Amino acid sequence: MSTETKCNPDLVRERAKCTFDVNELINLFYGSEKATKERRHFEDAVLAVKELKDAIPEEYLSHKERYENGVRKATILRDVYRDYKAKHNRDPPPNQITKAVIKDISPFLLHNGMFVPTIAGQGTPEQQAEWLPKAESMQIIGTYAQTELGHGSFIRGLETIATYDPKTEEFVLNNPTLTSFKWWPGGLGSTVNHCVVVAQLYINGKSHGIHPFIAQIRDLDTHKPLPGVKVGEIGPKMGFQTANNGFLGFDNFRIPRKNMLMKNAQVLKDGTFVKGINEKLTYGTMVMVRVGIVGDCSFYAALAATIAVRYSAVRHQSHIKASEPEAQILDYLTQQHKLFIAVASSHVYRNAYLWMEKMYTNVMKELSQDKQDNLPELHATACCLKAVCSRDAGSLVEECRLACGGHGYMASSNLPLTYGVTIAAVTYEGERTVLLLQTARYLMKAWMAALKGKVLSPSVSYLLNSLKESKKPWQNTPEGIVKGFQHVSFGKVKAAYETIQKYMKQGKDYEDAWNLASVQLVKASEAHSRAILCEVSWEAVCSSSASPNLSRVLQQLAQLYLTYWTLETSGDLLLYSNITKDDLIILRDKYEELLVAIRPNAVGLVDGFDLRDEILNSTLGSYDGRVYERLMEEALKSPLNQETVNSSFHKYLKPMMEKAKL
Ligand SMILES: CCCCC/C=C\C/C=C\C/C=C\C/C=C\C/C=C\C=C\C(=O)SCCNC(=O)CCNC(=O)[C@H](O)C(C)(C)COP(=O)(O)OP(=O)(O)OC[C@H]1O[C@@H](n2cnc3c(N)ncnc32)[C@H](O)[C@@H]1OP(=O)(O)O
Ligand SMILES: Cc1cc2nc3c(=O)[nH]c(=O)nc-3n(C[C@H](O)[C@H](O)[C@H](O)COP(=O)(O)OP(=O)(O)OC[C@H]3O[C@@H](n4cnc5c(N)ncnc54)[C@H](O)[C@@H]3O)c2cc1C
Repeated sequence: MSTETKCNPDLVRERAKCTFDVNELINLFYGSEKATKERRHFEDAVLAVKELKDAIPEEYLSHKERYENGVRKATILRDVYRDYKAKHNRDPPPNQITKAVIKDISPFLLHNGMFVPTIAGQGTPEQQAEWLPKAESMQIIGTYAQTELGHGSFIRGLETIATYDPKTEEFVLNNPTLTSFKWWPGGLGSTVNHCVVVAQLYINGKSHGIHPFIAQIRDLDTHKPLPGVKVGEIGPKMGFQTANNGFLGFDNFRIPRKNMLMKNAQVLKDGTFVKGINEKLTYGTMVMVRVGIVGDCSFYAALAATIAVRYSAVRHQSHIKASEPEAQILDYLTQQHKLFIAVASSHVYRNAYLWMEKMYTNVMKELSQDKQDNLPELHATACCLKAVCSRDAGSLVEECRLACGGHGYMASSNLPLTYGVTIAAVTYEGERTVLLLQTARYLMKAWMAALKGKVLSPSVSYLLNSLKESKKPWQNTPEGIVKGFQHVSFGKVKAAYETIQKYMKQGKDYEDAWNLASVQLVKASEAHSRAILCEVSWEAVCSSSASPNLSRVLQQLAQLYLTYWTLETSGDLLLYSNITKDDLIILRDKYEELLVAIRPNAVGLVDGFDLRDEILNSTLGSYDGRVYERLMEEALKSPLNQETVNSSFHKYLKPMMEKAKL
């Protein structure tokens, strides 16, 4: 109540207009009332720690200071996590409070996000028993060192070498060329003392492919690189400034045999290599993180949308009607077109993430019983959804930033940093095109199976249906639109397949034909992703337990997503489905109606993401809408405003002006 009274009056009015219960939305989005309570409780505990508050905005710190401050806060945050676990006997609930603390990316991201999961997923029970307790309690700090200067996408081409020496029962790690140096791993620069190193295994001169090894690279007391280790930081980037990405090279660096993570493949004492049941299981951590990235995309879209929608409710500029006061910019339909798709997409990604999480958990369970049948589907789906959601989320964040006009360009809006972080996911954990081509391999196989009338996995079974059924008349309903996207994917998969066949008939071998068809293959994967996103999100909304008031708004959002993409890809739909020009005109009108229908609930919808001011970290997006006051308060923190006259006046400006008089 007290917050409401201090609020910008536009936001108060917006909240009064909302037609659904915001708390119900929050609980639905995060799973339950209990989940909301626990998450908020944990966030409160973190924010109560005074030492986690920054004295001045991070942007004013040097690269080095920023990193050091990041490490300082990451260690305090780590204590809060540990204390919570000790008190409650469980991990803290899923939350985004790291964003409020570190602002950019934690130097421990790779420790928690990939080092620990790789030991858990790739280690034998003995290896897990040895490394996990130390890693989970932070007695050791690690990263995932796979990418090299010369190779990131094509990991079979990695050049780091692990040669087995049966005499000493050790592996000898070497980076024989500049291009073989590890390059990018987060935390490697100055933070970690261990890493999972992905290297080519050689035994008796024979290559056995790439495998993960644990290497201690720094002394635990002095933190100095161990002899034979060359390690450092790679320098400033577009974002990820506090992630502490680094480089690493080994020179005859020895690690014991037991340091090869051997859940999948083993090297016995005498140097016998025992192949795993599927060498691609070595790539398991990447699959898990790709699933997680879809969830991250939901968060970043929600964050940007919250900032831009609240700002647009507070900001007034120009007139819709000359006789009326200056309009809230949120009342311009063009603004709604820019912003509501970000709100809708956040829900779509969230539902897609929950759906993928289930698929992931099922496949992991099956793998533990040596069943691999559904691994290709998981890999293909995680690849394309990660690729499409990350690119779309990046574009949505940028659109939100642009929608805030000049103030969106201020660092204090937090939109530039958010864009840098979001867009990085297009590249890390598998570059977008490369991942879409992985999905395309799967789609081509599915297509060939469909042609033979075989049963297909659930996510591609629509290919078979589309092949069997003759195209039905277009229906301007959500279900009809979902079908339409499936027809587009069907059409593109078929066209890409036929293009490969065409080139092969012209005498090209399969690989060249593949390359010549690869633009189409990528588009087929994108269309497949869109079909999944539309189907999964529409089904989630239809089966949700929301009250009628909330359900109506969630259906509007899901329909907005479907209609937006129908209009964006109308050319494809005209080519591959039975949609007509008249249907498109009806949908264009429907889209505009949806924007108008969502408008009164816009602020309620972003309040429903429940991102507190500390997480938003934005002058434009805070709950109370004190936009102009905050912009001025933040500007006054500039070091240049801490003095009336800067020394550069006496050093440079005055002499220049005086010279000019002569
Ligand atoms: C419940 C789960 C969710 C929980 C979430 C929890 C945590 C995560 C949360 C949030 C995430 C956020 C942050 C996490 C932390 C870190 C992110 C920040 C930093 C980033 C780190 C990195 O970037 S690490 C490095 C990542 N690198 C890559 O991704 C490299 C990309 N390249 C590849 O993956 C491969 O080289 C390749 C797939 C492109 C090609 O591989 P290759 O061996 O050459 O394959 P082939 O072409 O010979 O064969 C392909 C066949 O192999 C099958 N296949 C390939 N990969 C897999 C796989 N992973 N699983 C199963 N099968 C695979 C493929 O299908 C082909 O099969 P066919 O031959 O039958 O067609
Ligand atoms: C912020 C950030 C954090 C990272 N953190 C880590 C980390 O912690 N650990 C780690 O090991 N790595 C990390 N990486 C590295 C990351 O995983 C790789 O950069 C990524 O996998 C892409 O590989 P690449 O850089 O080799 O791109 P490249 O493969 O060189 O891509 C360049 C271009 O070539 C194209 N291309 C490449 N291969 C093909 C192909 N087969 N067909 C068609 N086109 C192709 C791509 O589409 C792209 O357009 C990080 C990267 C970033 C940006």
